[in-house]
Formats: sequence, C-alpha cells, structure tokens
Amino acid sequence: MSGPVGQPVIRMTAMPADTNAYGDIFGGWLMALMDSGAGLAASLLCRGRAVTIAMDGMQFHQPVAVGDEVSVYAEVTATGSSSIKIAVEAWRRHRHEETRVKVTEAQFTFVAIDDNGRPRPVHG
Ligand SMILES: CCCCCCCCCCCCCCCC(=O)SCCNC(=O)CCNC(=O)[C@H](O)C(C)(C)COP(=O)(O)OP(=O)(O)OC[C@H]1O[C@@H](n2cnc3c(N)ncnc32)[C@H](O)[C@@H]1OP(=O)(O)O
Repeated sequence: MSGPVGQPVIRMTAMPADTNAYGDIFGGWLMALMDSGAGLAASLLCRGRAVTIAMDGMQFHQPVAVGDEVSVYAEVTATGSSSIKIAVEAWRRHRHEETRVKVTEAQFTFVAIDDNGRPRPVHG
C-alpha cells in the first residue's frame, strides 16, 4: 500500500472523550480534525482566512480505537479564483506498533475570504 498524500498537518491521540456509545471514535471527531488540517493548508496557501465550502467523498475505511495515534495529511490539488481543493487523509497507528493504516479520506474545498467574509483571490 502506498503512503499518505501530501504533508502532515495534525497529529493527535484518540481519547475516551472522543468515542461514541459503542467505544469507537466518532466519525465527527475525525471530520473535525480533517477540516482543521485542511484549513491549515488552505490558510498557508492563501496567506489568510479561508473557510470550508464543501466536503466531498468522505469515506470511513476502518474504525479508530482509543489510544491510537491519528495523523492527518493534506495536499492542495487545485486552485480556482477564490477556491482551494485539498485532498485529506487520516491515518491511524496503534501506539505500540509501527504499521499505519489509512482510515478516512475526503476532498475539501475552501474559499479564501476577506475581512467582510466575501471571496477574495487565492493569490493576491
Ligand atoms: C491570525 C490569528 C487567527 C486566529 C484564528 C485561528 C483560527 C483557527 C481555526 C481555523 C479552522 C479552519 C478550519 C475550519 C474552517 C471552517 O470551519 S469554516 C466554517 C464553515 N464554513 C462556513 O461557514 C462558510 C459558509 N459559506 C460562506 O460564507 C460563503 O458560501 C462563501 C464561502 C463566502 C462563498 O460565498 P459565495 O457567494 O457562495 O461564493 P461564490 O463566489 O459563489 O463561490 C466562491 C468559490 O467557491 C466555489 N464553490 C461554490 N460552491 C461550491 C461547492 N459546493 N463546492 C465546491 N466549490 C464551490 C465557486 O466555484 C467559487 O470558486 P472560484 O471560481 O472562485 O475558485
């Protein structure tokens, strides 16, 4: 299996407070982590504020367990006038092992915005 896309942007340990009633880590926790990671990539590229406008193709391949190391990777795949498309993946690693497994992926679209919350050019 090939490795993660792009650059590492966030690394966290999954904690008991992040679980659902069955003891699995909430999908929403992973989505929030991925959104934050994509936001870092978007803000760096546009050198300012950027907001999420779309999240497409979210796939949860495998569950995440309490204690796992969860790493988020992001890669800018395209830019428009004000929009930025970012491929994001989350990978888990059991804290006692080296093997990493991709658990989640999605395509995020961010829009660079100005001080009035309106779209602005990504570059400039
Ligand atoms: C320095 C100290 C700071 C401290 C601070 C720290 C902060 C540390 C936290 C950071 C955390 C960040 C990561 C979380 C980021 C959120 O959680 S953001 C919150 C959730 N998102 C929102 O609230 C956004 C709500 N939406 C909006 O405000 C408006 O839709 C927008 C984004 C301003 C866009 O306005 P609009 O009139 O719809 O714009 P429009 O011109 O039609 O389209 C703009 C672009 O979006 C594209 N687009 C429109 N719809 C779609 C769609 N469905 N799919 C794909 N593309 C689309 C268009 O094609 C266009 O692209 P370009 O051709 O310009 O490239």
